[in-house]
Amino acid sequence: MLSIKDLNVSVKNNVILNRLNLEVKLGEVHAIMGPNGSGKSTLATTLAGSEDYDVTSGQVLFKGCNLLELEPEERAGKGVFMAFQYPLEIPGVSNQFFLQTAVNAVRKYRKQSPLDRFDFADFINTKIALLHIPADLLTRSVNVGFSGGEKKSNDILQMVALEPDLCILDETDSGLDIDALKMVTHGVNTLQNGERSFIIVTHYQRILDYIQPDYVHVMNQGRIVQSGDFSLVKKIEEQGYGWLTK
Ligand SMILES: Nc1ncnc2c1ncn2[C@@H]1O[C@H](COP(=O)(O)OP(=O)(O)OP(=O)(O)O)[C@@H](O)[C@H]1O
Repeated sequence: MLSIKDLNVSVKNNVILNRLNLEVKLGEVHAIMGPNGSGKSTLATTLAGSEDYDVTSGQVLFKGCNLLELEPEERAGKGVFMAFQYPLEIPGVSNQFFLQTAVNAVRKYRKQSPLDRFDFADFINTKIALLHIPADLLTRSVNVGFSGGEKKSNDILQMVALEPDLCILDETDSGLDIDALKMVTHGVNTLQNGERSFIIVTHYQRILDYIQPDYVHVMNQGRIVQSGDFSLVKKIEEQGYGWLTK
């Protein structure tokens, strides 16, 4: 599904990702941990197609395609989704309109007919009910005035509505109370059907208590320095990163 080989990424000539390698197969959940500044968000946003980062060398194949050649919207159309560490506010654009536009853009890539206003309302209301999200978030401008937890919930609503093949969550669990965390993880788990894959960037074990990772990776200085199973999370919680970053 996703194959990253020797990926080098720079910002303003500073090397951030340094020969990073990662293989994610269909249906797998990969957790990515690592100290602050190790490059986790850079990896996530590079996969999503941010123009802030220069890919200087390496290869990223997604479902057999060269992902690096695609524009961000083409990546989304192909099934890549990223939930942001800091979800953006879009004043003046209603959340429902934004979601409908996003869903119909992806449906177009999938050669499905667009949902009209009424069909979309039915569709999104089933997702809202599934996630137990307050319906009034739909009528407000995208993320404007939303609490931190509501912004993250809104990202998960987008993800559940778009039904992507590769879901990348960049510290979606940060700043969530326990009920919001359960909502987020419930949203992720409703999408788990063996047909899509997940990359979960996190600092904490608690999200991984609800979403069982198949693999846990630790990044340091722009590359993966250790991979393992859930026991690696426990070791990090107990011992920190010092033993991996010396
Ligand atoms: N747009 C940018 N301009 C300049 N430097 C950047 C930019 N984006 C990332 N960096 C630098 O790249 C390094 C990695 O940042 P990144 O946000 O990927 O780390 P992270 O592992 O996600 O950190 P954290 O756990 O604190 O969120 C940092 O030193 C950061 O300052």
